[in-house]
Amino acid sequence: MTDALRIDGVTKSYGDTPAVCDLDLSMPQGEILALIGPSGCGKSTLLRLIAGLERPDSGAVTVGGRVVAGPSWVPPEQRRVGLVFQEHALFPHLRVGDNIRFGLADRPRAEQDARVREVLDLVHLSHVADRYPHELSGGEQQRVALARALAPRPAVVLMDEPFSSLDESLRARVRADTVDVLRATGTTAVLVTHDQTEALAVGDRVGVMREGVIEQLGTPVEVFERPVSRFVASFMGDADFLPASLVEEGLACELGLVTVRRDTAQAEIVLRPHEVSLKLPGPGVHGAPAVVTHVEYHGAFVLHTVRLASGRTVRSWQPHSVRYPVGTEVLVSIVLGIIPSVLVGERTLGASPATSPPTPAAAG
Ligand SMILES: Nc1ncnc2c1ncn2[C@@H]1O[C@H](COP(=O)(O)OP(=O)(O)OP(=O)(O)O)[C@@H](O)[C@H]1O
Repeated sequence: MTDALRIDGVTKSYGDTPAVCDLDLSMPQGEILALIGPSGCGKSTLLRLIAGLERPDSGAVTVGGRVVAGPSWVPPEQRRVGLVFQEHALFPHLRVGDNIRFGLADRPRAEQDARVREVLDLVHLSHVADRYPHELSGGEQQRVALARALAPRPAVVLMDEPFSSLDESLRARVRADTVDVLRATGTTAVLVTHDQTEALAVGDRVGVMREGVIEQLGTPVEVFERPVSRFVASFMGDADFLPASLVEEGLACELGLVTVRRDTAQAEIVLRPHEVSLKLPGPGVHGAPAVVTHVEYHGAFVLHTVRLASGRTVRSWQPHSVRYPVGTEVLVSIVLGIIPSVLVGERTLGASPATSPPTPAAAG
């Protein structure tokens, strides 16, 4: 089947500022891609190149099997690309129904009416067709913006921080509704977000961008659990790094043996807070000694920061019932069964499973 979207070697600079650098991407029909990266890494520029709001310096963009930029140029309104931006950008002087009808102007009136009804139904807003945008809540406006983008049956929908103007409680709900609609219609979508949880929750794949390139493109599990680099590891969630060195059995860090790999002498271990276990000292309890230095209550979980004998710190999520006061002496280990990523320099080796039993210090 033809890819819904292909980007081949696209480059775009603004004067001397490179925004997108020789980027390749292909998306099968129906995929939702979450695009995330630090401010200024080129996310919006990439969307604008796909939408036709910018011209690439080189490379090609293909939407629904048709080359729209590169060797040929197709203007934005003819690209079969739907846009949903942060500010919902509904026309304030048009009723909801007419806002949606706007992109259907070239269709017969009866077809317009039917399609407006259909997409309003899809987002469960048939009852607001005659209202003006200011008579809707933020969440409703967002759903109308989605309905408007979907109405002309685009090959790809581009969403730039579509939920960021909604407050947190509404956001999760509107996000889930939006994903339901995209899935129900088999729509291919690129969603730009600043929110790592959102990227992991929404994307079939997540693209982590940095300085105009996609540094890692993979499933949410891949980018979170097998980051390719220090940058991805620290950008996609909290991560601590502990030096590791070669011992007889493999690579060991201050918390014990982490892998039997022997292909590097010096490395760092990537540890996420849910991979770090804390126990109070007692008979049969093993681990590296540490002292609690910081405690943050997050509701369901409590984030503990502990200082190891070396002076390095690691963080650990504990269930909400566990709150060790600052100054508590604890024993720290890697949660049993966890195989942390191993960094050599800036890149990840990809740790292989330990084949020998973990040392006591590595037991959870
Ligand atoms: N119209 C423009 N003129 C000049 N430079 C621009 C223009 N638009 C973007 N840039 C620059 O291009 C780079 C990429 O910007 P872009 O807006 O694509 O990043 P972004 O990842 O979307 O950032 P943010 O998350 O802050 O929205 C940045 O260095 C930015 O300053």
